[in-house]
Amino acid sequence: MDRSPYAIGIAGGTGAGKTTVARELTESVGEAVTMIPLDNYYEDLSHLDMDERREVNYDHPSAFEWDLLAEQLETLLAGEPIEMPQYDFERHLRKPERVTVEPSAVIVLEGILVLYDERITDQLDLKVYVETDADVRILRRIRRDVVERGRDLEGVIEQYLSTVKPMHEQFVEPTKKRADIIIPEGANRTAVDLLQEKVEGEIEG
Ligand SMILES: Nc1ncnc2c1ncn2[C@@H]1O[C@H](COP(=O)(O)OP(=O)(O)O)[C@@H](O)[C@H]1O
Ligand SMILES: Nc1ccn([C@@H]2O[C@H](COP(=O)(O)O)[C@@H](O)[C@H]2O)c(=O)n1
Repeated sequence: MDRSPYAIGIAGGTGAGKTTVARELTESVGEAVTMIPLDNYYEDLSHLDMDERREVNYDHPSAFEWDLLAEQLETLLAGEPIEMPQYDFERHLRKPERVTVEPSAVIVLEGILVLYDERITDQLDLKVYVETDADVRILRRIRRDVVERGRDLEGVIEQYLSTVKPMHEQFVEPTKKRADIIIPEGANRTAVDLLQEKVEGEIEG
């Protein structure tokens, strides 16, 4: 690789549409873009049993292994491959296997607190915050968590009120001021088109 990859961070509340924006970007530009979900860097909690893991606050910054993420992002930006951890939402567990991620022209890091830690933000070339109203986000989250993450309605509501909402207000939303671009309502066609143009420009050099 001739030059360092271009690193984009996409932050925002749960259900805001971060993954959707990141996926639309990566699908349009193909193999030149690598997606890194922050969720894969949840701390390894295999020493806790399932009941204990259910009680963890997954929206507090301390839930993530920032050292590993900062180190692996630096490695990718230096043009070296990484062994990225994988996450199992149904069991609240880091999976035993890792996947090899090769460096590419553009790296997209996506997750609720991607603009929280300076060791990460210092490495990002473009910082994006996806802003979507809380009522829309919780409705999207209920559907997604029940269909894709093995949760029930009562559990999603309880978790939202006890940790997700207060942590969003305390830690996630304040990171918006660090963003270069704020995208309203997630997969906003015009905003995604503009991001695609930017990414294609970076790939072509
Ligand atoms: N602009 C949108 N309009 C309608 N539904 C959307 C939009 N963006 C995302 N969704 C849906 O909302 C849910 C959560 O989106 P996702 O991108 O996973 O959010 P996040 O990664 O921010 O938690 C998904 O089921 C997705 O299909
Ligand atoms: N075991 C876990 C780990 C995380 N969560 C929730 O995931 C949300 C972040 O993912 P998004 O795709 O929604 O950005 C976060 O709000 C955590 O509450 C979980 O429920 N269980």
